[in-house]
Amino acid sequence: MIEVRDLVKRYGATTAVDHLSFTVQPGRITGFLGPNGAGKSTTMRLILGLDRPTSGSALIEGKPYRDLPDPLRHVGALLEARAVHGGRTAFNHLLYLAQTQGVPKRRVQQVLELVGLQPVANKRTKGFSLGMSQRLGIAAALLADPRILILDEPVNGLDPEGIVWIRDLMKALAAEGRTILVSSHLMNEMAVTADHLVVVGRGRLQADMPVAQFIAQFSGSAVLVRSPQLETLRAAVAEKGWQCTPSGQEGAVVVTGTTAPELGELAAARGLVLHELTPQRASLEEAFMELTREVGQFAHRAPGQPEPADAPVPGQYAPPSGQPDAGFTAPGAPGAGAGQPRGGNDGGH
Ligand SMILES: Nc1ncnc2c1ncn2[C@@H]1O[C@H](COP(=O)(O)OP(=O)(O)OP(=O)(O)O)[C@@H](O)[C@H]1O
Repeated sequence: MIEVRDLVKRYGATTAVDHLSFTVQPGRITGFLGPNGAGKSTTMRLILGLDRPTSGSALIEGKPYRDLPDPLRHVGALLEARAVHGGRTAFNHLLYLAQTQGVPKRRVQQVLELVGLQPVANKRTKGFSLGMSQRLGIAAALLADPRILILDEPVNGLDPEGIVWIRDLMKALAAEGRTILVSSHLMNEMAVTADHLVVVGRGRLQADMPVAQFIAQFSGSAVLVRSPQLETLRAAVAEKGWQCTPSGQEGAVVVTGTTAPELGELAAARGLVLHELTPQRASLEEAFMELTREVGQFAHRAPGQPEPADAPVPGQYAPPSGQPDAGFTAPGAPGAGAGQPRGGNDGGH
């Protein structure tokens, strides 16, 4: 278990983490969500003892990271996938890590197989795409078979197949009872990956709840409905006080303020024929943006401090820095060819 208690981190006038408290339970995937600059990476670094908190604490199995005996056997982390020695081969990079952690050499082969990098095991990592580097970073995180995994934007740079692969891998690891904290700025991706969500904005906690509850609370209030009796349906919807907005499709409107079951029941009660009734999941991403927009995109500055000149518009996402490695398919990778993402895949945008 990871426990973050009243955690604060200030960098000069910038408050990156602002009295943040949450716990990460074993046996499930906890998605750590927030727009760029929300404080996710800083929180992860604080949990991993790579930075000192201004105040508050971050505990792993009840202890600060630095007090854990043999910490790498407890916690595996992927922070900066590119932070590897480019002159080393993938195998040698992992072997070096294994030797420093007292991990047997055969485990290097095992994790290379697990992440599907065996065919390029003897290639220098400087030629690796971002997606291959992510796989190598995940292999390194898994090397000492830790019970806790902390992954910062692991889908960054992965192609759709790679995204499905990492999703399946995380689910399998959580099913083994491991504790998994995975950050993302993509709501739709987390909605299909995580069991539980911790949402931050400007370093502050915005939501801490099961994904199903988040979806029920923040989406589903819009429904696309298609009917050959659209005008009669519109009138019935107006009577209920729900709103009709154009759908951009002929014969269909988007109704807000209700759910698909309620709207279906209304149509049935009035004897109206429906050809389609679809909850609008896109509103989940919008709800997330709205939730985080309220507090702005940036860590807050002291009064009078200007925003950085190159800052993106608050409430909008800056795209992740990595490019999808469309060309790389890991032969034999677990989950390879497992089909299409189960909806909500943003492909890294
Ligand atoms: N070492 C540092 N020195 C100064 N400011 C920092 C430092 N690290 C982070 N920050 C600031 O703290 C805030 C939170 O950054 P952080 O990287 O933790 O956010 P994030 O949610 O991980 O964003 P992203 O998705 O872009 O990685 C940002 O305003 C960032 O500029």
